[in-house]
Amino acid sequence: MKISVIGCGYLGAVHAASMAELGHEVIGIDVDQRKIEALAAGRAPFFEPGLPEILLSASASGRLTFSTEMASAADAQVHFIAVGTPQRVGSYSADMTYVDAALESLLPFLKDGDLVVGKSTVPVGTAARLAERVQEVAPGANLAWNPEFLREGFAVKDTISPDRLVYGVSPEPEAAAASKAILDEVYSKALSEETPLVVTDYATAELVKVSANAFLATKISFINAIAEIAEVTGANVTELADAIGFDARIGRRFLNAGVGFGGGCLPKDIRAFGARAEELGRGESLAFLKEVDAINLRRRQRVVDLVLELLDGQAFEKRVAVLGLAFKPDSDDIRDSPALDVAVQLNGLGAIVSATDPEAIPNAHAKHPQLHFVDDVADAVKDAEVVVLLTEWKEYRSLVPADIEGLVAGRRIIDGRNVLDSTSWRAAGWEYRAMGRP
Ligand SMILES: NC(=O)C1=CN([C@@H]2O[C@H](COP(=O)(O)OP(=O)(O)OC[C@H]3O[C@@H](n4cnc5c(N)ncnc54)[C@H](O)[C@@H]3O)[C@@H](O)[C@H]2O)C=CC1
Ligand SMILES: O=C(O)[C@H]1O[C@H](OP(=O)(O)OP(=O)(O)OC[C@H]2O[C@@H](n3ccc(=O)[nH]c3=O)[C@H](O)[C@@H]2O)[C@H](O)[C@@H](O)[C@@H]1O
Repeated sequence: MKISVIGCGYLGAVHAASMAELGHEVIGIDVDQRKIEALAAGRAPFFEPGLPEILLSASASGRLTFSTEMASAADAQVHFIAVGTPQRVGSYSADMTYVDAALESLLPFLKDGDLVVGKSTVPVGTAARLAERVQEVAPGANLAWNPEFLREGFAVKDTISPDRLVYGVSPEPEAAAASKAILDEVYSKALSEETPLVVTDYATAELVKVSANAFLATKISFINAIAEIAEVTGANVTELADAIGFDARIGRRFLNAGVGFGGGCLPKDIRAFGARAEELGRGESLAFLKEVDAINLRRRQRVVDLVLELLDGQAFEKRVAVLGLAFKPDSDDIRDSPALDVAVQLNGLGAIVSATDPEAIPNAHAKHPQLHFVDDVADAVKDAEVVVLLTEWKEYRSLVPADIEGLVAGRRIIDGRNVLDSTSWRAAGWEYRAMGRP
């Protein structure tokens, strides 16, 4: 199929390359000239395992091209909208200006039989509103909503082999059938592998996406709330999570207590969902998401408090090593990153912060040039009074005291992701603190 992907960020670039890898002819479109230049040269503009390989192979096949011109979408029959929906400045609601602008610039190029497919995460009601615009300007075209569930770090695999597909289609039966037939062709490989498919209305498809993220955020904040109780009782939240996780109704995944969730999606999505509920007169239904958010943000403060505790209340002019800046491992994404937030707060308290990360330093430096970034763990921990592990990259998870004890000024470590072996650190004479476990 001929496909356009409008918006080539973390979601769109992977979607475009993956669709080409699956055999479709794809044009990726973005307003960001530098991003398009990099992609057109076969370079991934961000760190995502597996993306460089499929970008190169798809580009070499001739099936994947990139452009800043919306006119290049004119030949395609399916148009994925994958632009950002960030938190609006000064509000919790989603900023819809990019989605609206993308659709408006696409409308003049739509033909009979085309399908516009929303992928961005949007407030419920958006698809119906955009479908009306499509009907006004290009009545022979249709619109569907096809939310995306990929995780950064696993984005290529999640796109090529998703764990489920959701199509939100028009209430008009003929349009619904035409939209489903086109999407079935786009996703023929996944469907042939028995990927579960839910075909539903627009509102349900939109709500599936934000409900999934709200549930995941709630699960993390649930275990972090229990971590707070563990901290005042001496209990061990990791053992507790293992124990409750054996109950298949609960499950162990997403029960890792620590410095909390961040990224370009969970934080802004729970806020936008709450804001939309308020617009719909149902604010009380999602009021608990404010608590989910508050618990999450308290965990960042907890790490800062632990640093102060280990430094007898005074961070000023003390050297602190921060290991990890990305919001999670295997990503260079620093959007609402708990790790970066903690580094910034410590810097604000006058600590001399040396921060490192395997991939996220350029992004972190661009946003917070006031921080001091170093290339590796050895540089970061040199003369540090406290070492703080905040993103559980593989190389940080495997740290042992012998790796760094000759370098630091004080044997104090905070395990912000509960990934180190407390026994061996304590045995080597370190003051070890974790998040909700002794
Ligand atoms: N990042 C992720 O893992 C996932 C993101 N999502 C959702 O996908 C959407 C996009 O997210 P990201 O890719 O992370 O954002 P991003 O900020 O990395 O990418 C958005 C891209 O859209 C481009 N853009 C903005 N206006 C445009 C226009 N009028 N025409 C063409 N391009 C335009 C921007 O230049 C940027 O490259 C959001 O709604 C997000 O919630 C959904 C699932 C996973
Ligand atoms: O809508 C989106 O953009 C995506 O948001 C999340 O994916 P992602 O943000 O890539 O990362 P996750 O793996 O969900 O992690 C989110 C945050 O939660 C934290 N986390 C995760 C799991 C856990 O047990 N504890 C925990 O603190 C991570 O460190 C990270 O900061 C969802 O998992 C995806 O399904 C969804 O498509």
